[in-house]
Amino acid sequence: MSNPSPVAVATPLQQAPALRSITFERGDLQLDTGLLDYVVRSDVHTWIRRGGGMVGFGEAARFTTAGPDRFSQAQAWWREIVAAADVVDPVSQPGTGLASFGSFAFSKTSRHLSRLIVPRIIVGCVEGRSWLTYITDDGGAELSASAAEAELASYLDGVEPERKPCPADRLAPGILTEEQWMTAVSRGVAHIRAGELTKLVLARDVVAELGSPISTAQVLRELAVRYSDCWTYSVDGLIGSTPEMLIKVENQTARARVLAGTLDRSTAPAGEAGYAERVLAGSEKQQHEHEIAIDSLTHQLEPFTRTMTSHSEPFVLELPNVWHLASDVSAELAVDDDGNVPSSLALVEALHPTAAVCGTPTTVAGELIRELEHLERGPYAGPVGWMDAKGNGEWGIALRGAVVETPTRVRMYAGCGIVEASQPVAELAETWSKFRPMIEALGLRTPFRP
Ligand SMILES: C=C(O[C@H]1C=CC=C(C(=O)O)[C@@H]1O)C(=O)O
Repeated sequence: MSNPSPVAVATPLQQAPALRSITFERGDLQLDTGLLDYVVRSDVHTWIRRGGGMVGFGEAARFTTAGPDRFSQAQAWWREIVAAADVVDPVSQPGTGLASFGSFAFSKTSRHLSRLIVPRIIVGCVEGRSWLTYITDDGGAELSASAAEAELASYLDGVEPERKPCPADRLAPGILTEEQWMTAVSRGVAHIRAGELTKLVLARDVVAELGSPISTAQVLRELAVRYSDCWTYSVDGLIGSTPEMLIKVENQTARARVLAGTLDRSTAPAGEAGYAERVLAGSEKQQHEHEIAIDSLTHQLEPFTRTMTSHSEPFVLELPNVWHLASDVSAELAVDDDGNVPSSLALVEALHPTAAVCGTPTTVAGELIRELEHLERGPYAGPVGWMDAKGNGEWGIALRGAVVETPTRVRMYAGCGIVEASQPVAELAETWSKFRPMIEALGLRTPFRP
């Protein structure tokens, strides 16, 4: 498996190979396991929610880049790939035909390589109906259902063994100690009080040092089962299960799920009805944090839309580890003079970074993140997802995840929206609640927090 953090240098546009692809309808998948039956190896690419989504194997083409133009360069490359491709897609629905998985660095100054990867095989599934896409750069390859099934079978051979927790497994501090990170939060609050910005998202890392090699596939399956309402992603060693949808484009409709405002479930009193409503939805501080995030998304999306709707009040989203204040946004995209709507990646470029992962105003928050975090976020909090040849796609924000740096070293990331009323100790505890999905999926225990 290649790791996602090689040193990045902005690359000239890499040559787009001429690809051929064919897509076949397939039978219904197992209702209870869905695509999880295909998550059997570490180098699998995934985008899974409630058993559906897409799983990719192998690599037919790859584009990597870094810097402020990473999104537009990736779009230009994808356009070339699509223009040169010979695509047979009788199924013709979002995700079928030629498609790529992608992950982008959070920051325009990051050395981390953003990437689009076109797999050789994609198994997709929406509402139980599945398809198989076979992609090749071999002009002479036989593009038949049996050749596609044989190619898929070759990837399903040699299932990765499961890993058991071992005594040597441990959690090590990241770049900053807890105390240093809380000092950074206090400094952030001081900048907010001074009126330089209204919201700042500060993140930190912790490292899982494993006594035996990770089974990435096992971790992904655990995340996908436990966090079935989230989107479980895996792209080149970036793994996790995000509850936040930056943008989903399906033909002319765009949707987003904006989150901001968090309440830990592990410290909630047992059986108190209405606790999350009272403590989370009833909190002025959390509502303020959420309002900033939803305003930033709708403001950036609005120029691309004909109509847009969102809840007038956020709802409480319940996940196994936390409750969030959440707002779903739905928009009809504006059609240009040629009859086209913007691609999902064009919208990603316009929307990223939202106030849910950066702050408001964006530029001030971005500078403070660099100054206070001391963290190379890499792909954490960047867009992760997939896109098809028509520009449909789903791009989540890479949260509640980790980078597999080596088979025994996994770096996890978590951040918090800081507003004027934020308290460093509470924010630190919140980061632990956000690390928990990964920590538990790795078979480790979250350190005790008061
Ligand atoms: C930055 C993260 O979460 C964001 C998304 C939802 C709620 C958030 C919050 O309440 O602070 C954060 O804005 C993270 O999980 O690392």
